[in-house]
Amino acid sequence: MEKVKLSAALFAGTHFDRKRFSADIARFRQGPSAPAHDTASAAPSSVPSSEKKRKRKSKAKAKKNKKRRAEGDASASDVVEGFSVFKGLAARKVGEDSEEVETAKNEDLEVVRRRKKAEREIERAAILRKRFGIHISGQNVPAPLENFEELVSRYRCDSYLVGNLSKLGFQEPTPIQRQAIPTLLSGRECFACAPTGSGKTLAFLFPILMKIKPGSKDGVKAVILCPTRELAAQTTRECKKLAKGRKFYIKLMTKDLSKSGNFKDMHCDILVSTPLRLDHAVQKRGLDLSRVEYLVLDESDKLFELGFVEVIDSIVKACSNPSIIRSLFSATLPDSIEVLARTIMHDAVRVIVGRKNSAPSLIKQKLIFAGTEKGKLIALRQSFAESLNPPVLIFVQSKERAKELYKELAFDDLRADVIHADLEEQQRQDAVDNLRAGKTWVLIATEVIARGMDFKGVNCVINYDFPESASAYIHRIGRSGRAGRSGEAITFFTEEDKPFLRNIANVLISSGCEVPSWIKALPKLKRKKHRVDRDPISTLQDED
Ligand SMILES: Nc1ncnc2c1ncn2[C@@H]1O[C@H](COP(=O)(O)OP(=O)(O)OP(=O)(O)O)[C@@H](O)[C@H]1O
Repeated sequence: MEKVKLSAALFAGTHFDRKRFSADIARFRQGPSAPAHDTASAAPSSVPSSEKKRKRKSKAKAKKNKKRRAEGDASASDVVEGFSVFKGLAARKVGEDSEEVETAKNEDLEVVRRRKKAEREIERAAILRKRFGIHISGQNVPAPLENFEELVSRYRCDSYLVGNLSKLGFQEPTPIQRQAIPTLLSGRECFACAPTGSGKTLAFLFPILMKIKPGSKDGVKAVILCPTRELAAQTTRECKKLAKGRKFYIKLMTKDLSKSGNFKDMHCDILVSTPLRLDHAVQKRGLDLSRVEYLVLDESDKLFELGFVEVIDSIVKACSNPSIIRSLFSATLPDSIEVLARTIMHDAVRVIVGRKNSAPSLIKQKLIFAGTEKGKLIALRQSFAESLNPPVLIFVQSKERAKELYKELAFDDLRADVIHADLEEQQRQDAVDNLRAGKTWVLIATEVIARGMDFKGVNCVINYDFPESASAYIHRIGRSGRAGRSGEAITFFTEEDKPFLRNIANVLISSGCEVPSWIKALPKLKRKKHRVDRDPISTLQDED
């Protein structure tokens, strides 16, 4: 019993398999040999003499003691033996335990190692984001790219695609590309807001080219929506350049295609379109968008403006693939539009580069008071006389005013051209191409080319007519100062424009440009849009 208690004490807290060691237990329970009978009680009954009796008695006692000692020794050795059995068991048990402890330790180490690695990656991502002014919100946002090579190592990108980047002279990803590309590649939907000219086009085209299979014959796999035809044409061209080396079917939705295309037989992987043309093709020509895997709304805030929103809604519904990945890109993202857009997005990551709704700091912005409409024309001629650094873009608020100003400048031998919505598609494209080719020095334009158009070399943008909103201002002046180049933006204002100056001045201030203190002191306007009825542009009548 004593020994069982000992074993209990020895193995307290450990499990002892009684079944497995039953033989050992039985042996242990048997204990020492049965106690010897009392030799004294077996003494002969005859009565010896007293001396003899005493001697016999002491001899028996000694014998008894010897026997007792022997019994005691036997019992002690049995305890030792029993103990050694348990010691063996304990040793075996401890051996198993230490193996388990070792395994547990290794597992723990692995967990710790993984946790430390994840922490290092989070830290690295945070450092990169801070360095490049990237702000994100959303759960489990993938780390930004350190370089384009990571597209191969992290995402197994085909080398032809990365090769095309270097052929195009793109050595490093821009901040929006660093964060938006991994986000889309991880299958996440995305709102992206980054300054004009910061490479948003590549940020949405690249994941599409990486993820969809070229040469698909079972329907459109990616749709890119742009607010204007010129931008759709430009995006198609950029997409083709980037896809060089693979047989992707990349199509621009032209007027003819939209009106009379045979979409059942059309091979198309990537379709670039304006909303109305695409919706027409879907509703009237049976274009099937149910297999679209990527839907991009470029210049998304413009696409969500009144007039487009219902068409966008209809296109979003037609792109019915449940695993579609939608993304929204723009240089401006008003909160109201973001709220509206979120209704169609699922678990979207929000990526903002720099300050939301701001202009690139490389553009030198100036506000010039021209007093009246006539004053503007004088100021324009004066600035051309002082220094004309072509190519120059001049924005006006309507096609009528574009025509009027063109008439004025045509006399000035400035190699001027004009672009507005009344021109034929080909005339519009020619106007853009001539500016790019350097054949035109000055292009007078309405809002049709204010968004997204990439004229790398535009040195100066002149807002002849005050822009109708801060967003319009940001997009117009963003035609210069692209891809890291510097640029200049001059904005004329008249008495009528003064109340709205403050909104534009805020953009100048946030880009670090000087603003006179009296403009800063103007009251804030709740109204976001400003459109003035202006006198016609003409000095000719005065001179007659
Ligand atoms: N990684 C890069 N390195 C150098 N240049 C680049 C890179 N990515 C894009 N570019 C170039 O930068 C210019 C501007 O790119 P893009 O037109 O995509 O700008 P954006 O951000 O869409 O501007 P916007 O808001 O006006 O539409 C283009 O000429 C493009 O070729």
